[in-house]
Amino acid sequence: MTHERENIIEIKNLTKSYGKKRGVKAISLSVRQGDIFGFLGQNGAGKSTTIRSMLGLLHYQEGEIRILQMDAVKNQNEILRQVGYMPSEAMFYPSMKVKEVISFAARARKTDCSKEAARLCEVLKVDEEKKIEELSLGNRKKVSIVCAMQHRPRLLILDEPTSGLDPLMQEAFFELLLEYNRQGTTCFLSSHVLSEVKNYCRHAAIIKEGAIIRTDTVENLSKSDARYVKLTRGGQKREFVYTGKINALLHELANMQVEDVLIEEPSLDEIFRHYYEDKESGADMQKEGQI
Ligand SMILES: Nc1ncnc2c1ncn2[C@@H]1O[C@H](COP(=O)(O)OP(=O)(O)OP(=O)(O)O)[C@@H](O)[C@H]1O
Repeated sequence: MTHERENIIEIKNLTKSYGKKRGVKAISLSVRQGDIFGFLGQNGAGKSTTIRSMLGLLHYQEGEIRILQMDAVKNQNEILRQVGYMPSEAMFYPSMKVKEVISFAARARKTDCSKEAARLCEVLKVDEEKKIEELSLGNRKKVSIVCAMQHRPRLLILDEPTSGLDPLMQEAFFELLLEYNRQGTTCFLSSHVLSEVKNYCRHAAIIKEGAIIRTDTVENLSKSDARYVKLTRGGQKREFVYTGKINALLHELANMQVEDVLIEEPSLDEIFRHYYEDKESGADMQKEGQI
């Protein structure tokens, strides 16, 4: 008998607007136990709105959200106790010491996490004796990571965890994330940085203007029928992504005076840009008969 891995996150038809302003509309997604799931979107796409709804921190108009098999609204306290959550902006009382903030967060979980907290502070080079107001934005983010991870949660929900961290700290953060994941923690992280989703996530959803436009494995998202074409014609070099039938492309090229041509698979960056491209302004996207 095969055991289907359970859904640790289940969102059905989430709609949240801020008065007349769009937040998110009819968002549905699910995340399986043990996954590292990337939630990818540009600024203002609706990532934080979705995440804050998942944790019952926002009142949403429509939809149903289940986290760890619990209802996000009815069981908010229990969910917040079990989940490791890192908000996009690390807000703490400025006059508190780092160690006070960390132990305050641990007490809210009713767990002694002092050993793990000390290890995390060492790995992330967090000075526990400093006051929050003395810390840079990046160092405040690191405190926020310790608060989210110290109780070794079953589920980590991280809103743009790496923004503001230097590259070495980003690497240290992802090493910790992978380590927890190997021990069974499911990870959900939002990002507008494609490379980190590509490098560390197994599944991803792309959100644009409040709606999910694709959800798939990162491997499948990277596959595309589109081709990246580099062309030299009349001494002029051109590069574009071609989205038509490959036979039609070859036919068009055969009828041209072409000095050189290279046709290859586009990178995930180019595919991502393609999803975000305004169709009318897609100057470097070419279809059949347009070369
Ligand atoms: N409190 C609010 N009042 C009014 N509109 C809001 C509020 N919070 C978010 N919005 C709007 O909802 C939309 C989604 O915002 P959200 O913060 O969820 O995006 P995001 O993907 O997290 O962006 P970023 O990467 O910039 O953090 C945006 O158009 C934003 O202006």
